[in-house]
Amino acid sequence: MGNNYEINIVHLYPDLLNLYGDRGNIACMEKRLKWRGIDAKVHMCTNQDSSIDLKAADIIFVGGGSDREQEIVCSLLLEKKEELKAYAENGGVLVAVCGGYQLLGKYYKTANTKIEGLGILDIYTDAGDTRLISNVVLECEKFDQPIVGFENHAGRTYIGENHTPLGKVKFGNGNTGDSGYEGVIYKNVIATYLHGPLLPKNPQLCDYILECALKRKYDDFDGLKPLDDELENKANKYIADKYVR
Ligand SMILES: NC(=O)CC[C@H](N)C(=O)O
Repeated sequence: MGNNYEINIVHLYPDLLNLYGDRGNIACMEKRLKWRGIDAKVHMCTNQDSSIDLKAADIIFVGGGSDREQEIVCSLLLEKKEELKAYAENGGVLVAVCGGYQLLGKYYKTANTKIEGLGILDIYTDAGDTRLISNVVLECEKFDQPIVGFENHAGRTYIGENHTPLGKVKFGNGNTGDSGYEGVIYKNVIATYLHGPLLPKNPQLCDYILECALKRKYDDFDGLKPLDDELENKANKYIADKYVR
């Protein structure tokens, strides 16, 4: 199954935004590539790094966190605002969970302050007076399996008309608690409130993200081969052993 495909995954600020084991999303993407003979290189960009090298990025991931950590990360990412916007506009694959999701918009208003966003998505997040905490089940027409995870956020995220929600809420709260929708897909940006970690729980969504990156990077890429059942079960056990404590 060997091939010379290689995917570079940039994990932004896992030292600050890694709520509820969101780093498990990186392990899942890495493994699901390697199990198909595709090399995955993970570059972690932490608060100690003086600069972020996005040029080689095929997938960028940013996880969730508390308001305080979000403020720190946003001030760091605003230095790269134009480059990140150009990356997303040019079809770069960007996966953002919860706090990371909120930072992609115009602003994130917390109970105490207003954090300027990266302006990558036509969304904004207002502070809620309660936290939206629930298991979540979404219906997404891209997949025949529901998308599942859990949410814990005070922010209420409002999305612009030219953005497609990730899914219709069948159980849980979603973007605002009453819109009936959750998350956003815009070009190859997939943003959601769902922790879990998200991708090990939703292998079809993970493979969709990997295919977006591979198709964008390699003209001759003709799709990911499905994993056999044994490997799919092994994938679930690997994540459970490594990340579910
Ligand atoms: N789970 C998170 O990442 C939380 C995001 C943000 N701090 C909020 O409360 O809405």
